[in-house]
Amino acid sequence: MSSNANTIYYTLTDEAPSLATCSLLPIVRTFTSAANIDVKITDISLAGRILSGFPDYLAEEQRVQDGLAFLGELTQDPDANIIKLPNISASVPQLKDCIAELQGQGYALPDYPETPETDEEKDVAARYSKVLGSAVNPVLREGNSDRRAPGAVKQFVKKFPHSMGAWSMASRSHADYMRGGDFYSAEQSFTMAQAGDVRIEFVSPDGTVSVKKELPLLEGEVVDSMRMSAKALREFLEETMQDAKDSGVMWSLHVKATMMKVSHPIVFGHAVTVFYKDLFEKHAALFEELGVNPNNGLSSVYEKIESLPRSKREEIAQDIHDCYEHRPELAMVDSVKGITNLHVPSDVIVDASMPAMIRNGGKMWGPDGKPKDTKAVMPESTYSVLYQEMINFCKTNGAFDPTTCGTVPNVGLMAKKAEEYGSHDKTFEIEEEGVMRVVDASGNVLTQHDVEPGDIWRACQTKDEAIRDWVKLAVTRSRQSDTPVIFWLDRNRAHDIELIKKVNTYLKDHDTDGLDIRIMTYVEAIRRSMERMIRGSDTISATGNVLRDYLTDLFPIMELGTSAKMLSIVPMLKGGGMYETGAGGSAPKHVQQLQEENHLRWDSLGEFLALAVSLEDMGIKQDNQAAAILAKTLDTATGKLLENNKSPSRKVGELDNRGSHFYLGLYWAQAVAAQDEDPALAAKFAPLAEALAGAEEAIISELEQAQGKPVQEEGYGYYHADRAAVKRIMRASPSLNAILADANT
Ligand SMILES: NC(=O)C1=CN([C@@H]2O[C@H](COP(=O)(O)OP(=O)(O)OC[C@H]3O[C@@H](n4cnc5c(N)ncnc54)[C@H](OP(=O)(O)O)[C@@H]3O)[C@@H](O)[C@H]2O)C=CC1
Ligand SMILES: O=C(O)CCC(=O)C(=O)O
Ligand SMILES: [Mg+2]
Repeated sequence: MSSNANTIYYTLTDEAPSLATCSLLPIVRTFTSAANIDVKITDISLAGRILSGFPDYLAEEQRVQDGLAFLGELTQDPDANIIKLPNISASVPQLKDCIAELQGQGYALPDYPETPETDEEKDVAARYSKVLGSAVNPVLREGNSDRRAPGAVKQFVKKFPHSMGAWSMASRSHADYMRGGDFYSAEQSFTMAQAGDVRIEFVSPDGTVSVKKELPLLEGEVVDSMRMSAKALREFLEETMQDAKDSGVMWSLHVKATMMKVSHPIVFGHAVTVFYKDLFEKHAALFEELGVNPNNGLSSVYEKIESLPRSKREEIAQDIHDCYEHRPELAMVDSVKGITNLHVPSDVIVDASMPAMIRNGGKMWGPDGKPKDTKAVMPESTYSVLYQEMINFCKTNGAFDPTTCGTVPNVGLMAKKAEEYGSHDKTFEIEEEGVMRVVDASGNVLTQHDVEPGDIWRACQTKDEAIRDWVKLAVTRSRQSDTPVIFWLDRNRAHDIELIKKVNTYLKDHDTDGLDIRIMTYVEAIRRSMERMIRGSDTISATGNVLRDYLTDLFPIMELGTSAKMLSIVPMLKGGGMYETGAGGSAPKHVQQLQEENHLRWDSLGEFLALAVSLEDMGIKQDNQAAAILAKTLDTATGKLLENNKSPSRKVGELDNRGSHFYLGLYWAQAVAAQDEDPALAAKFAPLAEALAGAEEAIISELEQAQGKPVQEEGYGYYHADRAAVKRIMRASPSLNAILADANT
């Protein structure tokens, strides 16, 4: 047994989840201490990750532990028990904001070097690049993904369905994607027959070979390489803008610049320079001199022109305005503040943005604040086709009905930095014409692509061990839940052809008797899943990493209104467990509402569900009977919370996150007090149950009174908030605090 055996590592992240943690953890610890379980906080927030990367720039007392490195090591311990809340996967503008906030708090961090030249700048850039984008999940997810909607949650939705926007046959919304020149059309893939090294090389027209990267590969590892043509991409973007303008629909771009942190910001940058073509052409020399980077969105123009004289700034603002004259309307992130879809690359993230649009009857918000039909541009066709399929389905069948529809849980391949997760250091924006190729140690060419300047070339790796475990997890889930499983694999896609061979081989390792297991293309798979879903039947989707991400927002948002209500488990390859909370993100909009009206609508259901499985696992692995009881009673409490509709409301003045936590604590204490498996434990919690029930009115009233005014806490930072200030905000009921303090003495 390792020293971690009785510890749950609970992550401190960012934005709404970190606020919620401040209110929830004191309640949780009141319970776990009774089972001798220590709940330890590990800081993996964006600010924490930045600070831990620069100890040499900070005073002794400002230095912080590298929480991510610590947890990364912990994933290799069979006793690992981690509760992972969503964290910010930062775009460059977010990273810069966070650095500025920390500098303002007295941390002498270096500025983010956009074009590093000196050795020192290169070192700083390398350290910041470790924090950029999806930098946490690939490190911690040392296992594949199991995400589903528990029965109690589906029951809740049947009783309290969320609203769904109506779909009309006449809707003009659609997905648009490249018909050639994209990654899909150029993908090549191979499987290593035995372990060995390969090289990624660039060959220039005169035959000079430069090695871009050397990769040591394991036996059975699948390697893909692919190219997106910049020319084809720009032509495609131009066409979509023309088409949207001519047909009078709004234009929107949906990429995942955070998870695909190297390739998608480049795609985003092309969209910015095509949309604002006249602006970028007219001011090319000036923008170059100022260091405007379109990959960071139009916000980069606004940021860099700040140093210019007013007349020049006004001229540029007018030029931006003129661009709108002959372009389609742009979907807005905030129409009141004039923030468009092209402002920063992290505001519209495809996994959440496309489902939100489909749930909303295919509409996004226009510059006038009104919902409108939109052309949803997702250049890479590999995955975009499934959104078009769902849009067509909704046009024909109407919106999904949450009270009758089935569910589509997901088993996703992501362990060992599978697929796009591991692609960042193997993604290149091509500088000159030539050939990109992958060669083995004997010089055999395994894949090759002709490339032109600006093209994006990338390679992905997927380890055999991860694929084998994924197949096992899919079969296990199918058996345990008696649900058919579809492997979403496209027999026309190079990477998937390699995977299909492996799936067929590894399925033979398992007893699949009586199970319904199919392999289908994405379009076939989504159609079958949706047809079954509207008839109330469930279908497991077993998918690769990107589809995992996309589908675990897409289906939950239709079925449950939000992916926050999902149970999300990562059974680690080494035997430990990570329990993620929901499948959604860190909800920046919720923080804005808290700041403006002191109401936090974050739903911690994901945390409740994760904690229950974490405790259940602790009960089994460590033979901790009290933990097992806490797990069961927590499930009972969560069920009751859903039954009584004590989830946070969206409206100020009504129950919010803090009030919802109180009810969880009350119901949990009552459930522990009511069980008879462990009378001593029941007796221990009876007084707490009584005290909480007795103080219900006072606590709810105190929490209600805290709401309604803007939060004006001294030291309240966005990325690096003073924990004492957060505590004053999030623990706003003196009565509840007193009862918890009493229970813990
Ligand atoms: N696992 C992880 O660590 C993940 C991190 N992220 C990161 O989160 C950030 C924001 O991403 P974004 O794409 O805007 O997605 P979010 O999921 O944060 O936000 C989309 C919307 O989903 C709803 N939502 C999400 N979680 C909850 C919850 N617990 N309770 C109630 N509603 C919820 C909210 O809708 P409404 O406004 O209607 O209330 C919210 O505005 C980014 O930095 C992203 O990289 C994203 C996904 C996963
Ligand atoms: O790692 C990220 O950036 C986001 C991950 C995500 O959205 C998910 O796993 O659903
Ligand atoms: Mg996601």
